[in-house]
Amino acid sequence: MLHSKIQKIVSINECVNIMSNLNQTGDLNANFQHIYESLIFEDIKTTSGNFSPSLKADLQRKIAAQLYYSNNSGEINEDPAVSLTLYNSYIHKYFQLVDEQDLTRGLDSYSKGALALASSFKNESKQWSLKDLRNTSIFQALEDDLTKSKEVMNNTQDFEKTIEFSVQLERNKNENEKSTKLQVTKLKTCEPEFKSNPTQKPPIVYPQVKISSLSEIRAEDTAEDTGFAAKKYPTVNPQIRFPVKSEIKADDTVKPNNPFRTAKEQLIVEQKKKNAGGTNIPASNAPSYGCRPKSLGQRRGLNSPFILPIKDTKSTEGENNVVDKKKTGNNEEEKVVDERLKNIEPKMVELIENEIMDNGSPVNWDDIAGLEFAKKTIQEIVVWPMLRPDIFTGLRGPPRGILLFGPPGTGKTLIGKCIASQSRSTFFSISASSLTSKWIGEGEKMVRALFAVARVNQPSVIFIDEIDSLLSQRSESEHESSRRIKTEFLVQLDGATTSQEDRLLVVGATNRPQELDEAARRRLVKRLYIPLPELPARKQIIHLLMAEQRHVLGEDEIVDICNRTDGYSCADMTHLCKEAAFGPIRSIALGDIEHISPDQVRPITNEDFDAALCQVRASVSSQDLDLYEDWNRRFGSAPK
Ligand SMILES: Nc1ncnc2c1ncn2[C@@H]1O[C@H](COP(=O)(O)OP(=O)(O)OP(=O)(O)O)[C@@H](O)[C@H]1O
Ligand SMILES: [Mg+2]
Repeated sequence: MLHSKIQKIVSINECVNIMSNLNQTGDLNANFQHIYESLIFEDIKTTSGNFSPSLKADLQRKIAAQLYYSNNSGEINEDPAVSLTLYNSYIHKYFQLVDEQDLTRGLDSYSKGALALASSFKNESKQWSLKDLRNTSIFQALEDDLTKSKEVMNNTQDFEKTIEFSVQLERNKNENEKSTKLQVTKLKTCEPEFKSNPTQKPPIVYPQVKISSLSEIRAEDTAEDTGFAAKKYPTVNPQIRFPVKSEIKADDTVKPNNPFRTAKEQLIVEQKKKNAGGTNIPASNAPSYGCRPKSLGQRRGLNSPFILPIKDTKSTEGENNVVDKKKTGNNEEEKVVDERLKNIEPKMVELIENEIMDNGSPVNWDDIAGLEFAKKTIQEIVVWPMLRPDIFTGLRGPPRGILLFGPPGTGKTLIGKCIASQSRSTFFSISASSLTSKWIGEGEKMVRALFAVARVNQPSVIFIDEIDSLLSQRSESEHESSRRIKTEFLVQLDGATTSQEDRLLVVGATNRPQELDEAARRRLVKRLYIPLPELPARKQIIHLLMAEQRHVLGEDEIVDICNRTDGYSCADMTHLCKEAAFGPIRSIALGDIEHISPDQVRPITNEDFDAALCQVRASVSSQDLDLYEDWNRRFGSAPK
């Protein structure tokens, strides 16, 4: 009667049937009585449909865990086969919920929640072991549960309550049918009460979790291997060892018309579906990571020899080169990899090679007005050593780093362009953003790649404009990735990884020298002040720019303009000349501009400069200038 009643109320499944039968025959001991209680209780909840799939899965898992625990700790005194059936039934239900694809009914084994336990190992191809899982927070939480549960069980008072509770049930069992029926009804309301003491609450029983039963343990793992089960449960009977998840074969669990699939099976099905749809690219046809685009060859630097699109392996096959031969079908593909680039990602090498400056109009030293000292020093450091490396050795060895600093618009970048076209070296023009933004979080690898590629293509000049943004002072608050970039840069700059023979020069330019990290400052040995242009330099700029234009400016007028432009930077001077050059255009009537020939445009006059001077002002303030001069006095390489 009890059996049929329970079935009617909660549509109970096979395992609860077995449990109720055991209960009737008095074969359940005290703790198992409690499990039985919770089984019915949980079953009511799970079948009622009011609970989320994750909660249901959690409950199933807890029940299975409790069964496993009770069985292993010798608390069940009935036939082990019965426990095994129960355990299997619950673990099956649990996996069913986890693997269910319909998200309204199950968790879907690919969902975040289901994979939470393994999430920290998702990138590891090796089989997960219990040892790995122990470190996860979920595992620790479960272990805490187990400890609490043990504490409750060891607490005599609580334990007695549990027994009292069980006794109560025993008595019910021997009483008439009505009493038993009443008890089941009360369980349904989730508030079991006790006839003897209605105010007494049932003891708190935490889920008793035996972790090893639910974790992914390799089939060959024994209790001794994991050291867990054997230590805590010395009474484990090897005859009734429950199968762990990895041991449950698909054939054992999948019955015909049963929608249940294990995660592995599900994955295979998904894979097959994808293949059938033709959406996936076969691995052999997939574009390989870091493969390079075809090139028609290039020229690095103005005077450097043309580089063939396919490397001549006979001439380049030196001791540094490793020839990597790959057979692809009938074509034999030869790939030459420099040993120094072996550990660098090909994609990064490609990106860096794209930064090699080999275009733009060439700049001559004569195009740079003034700055005689800086120009001479750079020629000494950059150009001559590149031309005669045999003379510039030892003490005469060129410095590895130079810094060009000064107010904005004074020609620092222009000097960089001039070095690019005048020195016969591979010129890398790198901005801080190209080192950081393209490979977020991989900046230091980019720095390493940069120096490696530069070393391979030496003699090389690495020009870093606005170097302050890359090597600003390190602070506590800065981001970890930018700190790593800086450190890597400093290491590379220091030459710790470069040999004395390497012909590698780093040229940094900044208009904020005071923001540079002191370690970077030390490594940029030559610090050249690029000041505002003096009168002769300003004159030179006007001459340079006016040379291409028709003008009627006399020498006195040019000097007069120069006198009136004290404090102007070279960029301001260029701007001024451009503004003045627009004077003749502005004087043309609006309707004539379409038809007028270039010869009919009047020449630039002094009045145009007068008008332009009203428009263009000096962009550098005297306070800023004081800062540069002060920094130059303290750290600059210019003669005092
Ligand atoms: N010494 C110079 N001789 C001739 N023209 C110059 C000189 N310096 C600068 N100019 C002109 O000013 C423009 C800007 O100069 P440049 O970009 O080199 O300045 P910068 O010092 O790098 O400034 P910033 O610190 O703002 O980057 C150049 O394109 C050029 O036309
Ligand atoms: Mg610049």
